[in-house]
Amino acid sequence: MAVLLAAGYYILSVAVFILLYNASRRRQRLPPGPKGLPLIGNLFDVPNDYAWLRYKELGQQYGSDIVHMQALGNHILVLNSMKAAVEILDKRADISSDRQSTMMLDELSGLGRAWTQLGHNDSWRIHRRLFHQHFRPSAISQYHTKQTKAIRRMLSFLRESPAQYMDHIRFMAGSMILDVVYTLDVQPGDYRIKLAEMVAHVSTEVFTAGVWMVDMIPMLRHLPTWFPGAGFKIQAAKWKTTVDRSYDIPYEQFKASMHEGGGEPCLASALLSSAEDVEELERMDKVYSSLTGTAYIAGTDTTVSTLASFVLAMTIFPEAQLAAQAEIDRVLGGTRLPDINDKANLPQVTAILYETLRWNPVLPLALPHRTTADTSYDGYYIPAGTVVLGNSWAILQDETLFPEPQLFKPERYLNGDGSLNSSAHYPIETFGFGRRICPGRYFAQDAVWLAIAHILAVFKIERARDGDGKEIVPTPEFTARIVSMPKPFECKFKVRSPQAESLIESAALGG
Ligand code: HEM
Repeated sequence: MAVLLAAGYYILSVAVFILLYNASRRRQRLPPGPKGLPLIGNLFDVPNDYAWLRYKELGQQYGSDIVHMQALGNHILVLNSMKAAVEILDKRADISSDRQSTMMLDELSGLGRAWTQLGHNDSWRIHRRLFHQHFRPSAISQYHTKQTKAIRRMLSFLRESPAQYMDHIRFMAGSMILDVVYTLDVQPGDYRIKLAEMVAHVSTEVFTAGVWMVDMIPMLRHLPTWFPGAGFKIQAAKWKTTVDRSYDIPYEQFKASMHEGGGEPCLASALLSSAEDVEELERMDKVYSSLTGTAYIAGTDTTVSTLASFVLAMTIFPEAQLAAQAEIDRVLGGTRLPDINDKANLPQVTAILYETLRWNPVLPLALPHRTTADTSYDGYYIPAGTVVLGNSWAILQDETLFPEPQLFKPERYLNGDGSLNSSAHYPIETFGFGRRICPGRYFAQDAVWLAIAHILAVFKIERARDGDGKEIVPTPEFTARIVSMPKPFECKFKVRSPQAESLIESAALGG
């Protein structure tokens, strides 16, 4: 009886605390948003699927470019305009660059090994600084040879089995990063590629489940695995094993090869050889393994999804493809494959890259930031601890910035004479915001540019035909959760000419 009374008293105190807390907050003018229920707030209003669309609608409904919700005492703020994103995430980056830590994501599933999850603290600064040293604009030219090699190998795969184009793009992106990070020359089906794909699957599973009970009541992590309802612990332990293997196996293999006198130039060798002595090496081991493993995890799916959007756009909007191919033929004369030095002479390809980044941002809500101090915007109060979502999708679909935003129009980025229009708004929001903006973006842009230029130089991407021979125009449909990938669609990769055929042949022979 005494236990029951104590429990009742405890629940009552928590309820009173939350009510008082909510009442005190109500006195502050919070940004507009749906009215929540007592105690749980907007728990049932927080959208899971296509959240970026719903948040834009809510903004329109409340006539505001920012939308606020509160779930179980946690504040969530969505920024639907470039103005709000610049104001809060760029100009006030000193207080809006933290991350929200959660039990399932950061601890139980092992995904917290990615330094993307670190709070805005000294450990994050060390990771970011080291990563930047190897991926800043002046450093990435060292990767062009490896990027080009992976892309040229993909051309033969695309010619041999065009219907499996997504597998080839996926293998290209994965093998490119494994080569850049650990100098691994992998073949399709390599278990290290598989491991990384499994980690992408783990992230999807963790996010697709929505809110985990253990994130609301962290004490649940102490439940024994046999306890009813503790099945999440068994699942999380399996995920953690996969995540740990994906970080540890290639990294430990690389370290072993270095001891044996190998260890060719790559990110891992640059990091490991920068340590001054054995002590520093030991101290920095976790940092190096997070930097190498995270490069793989953060860089593969994002590149794959961007290229899938490019293929989808080429299938739906053939004019953009024709214009770029005319330019490529004029510059290369059909006698060689493109390389990164052709960039300045191929503005149409660059415009297709920009429009791809804009048309379907891979992470439509970037990654959540978190505020570390109270602030305000347009007279609205934003408390410390608010999770801030920059709605990249809403910004890049803003018709005042990009007329007819749902159409794929590379000419937005071009002048009348075909040169790049430097005053057009570059879709930087695809790479996120403020201090947390993607540090792999220069590398990623060159990889995607090279892939687009190569594919368009030798292939025509055509629409598939139905049983009556009529062209099938795919509907642009994208997956609904954190990484927005085009849903499977049909298209055809046709080699453009006999010259293109021999360019693919000679690329396969390393030419
Ligand atoms: C087209 C490809 C890519 C896109 C669209 C993309 C997009 C993003 C976005 C939206 C964020 C979150 C930014 C924020 O929190 O505001 C991010 C973070 C990050 N990206 Fe990328 N990314 C791409 C490729 C890459 C590549 C190739 C790498 C590594 C080589 C990489 C490494 C990272 C890392 C380490 C972070 C975390 C930064 C931090 O938390 O400080 N990304 N990326």
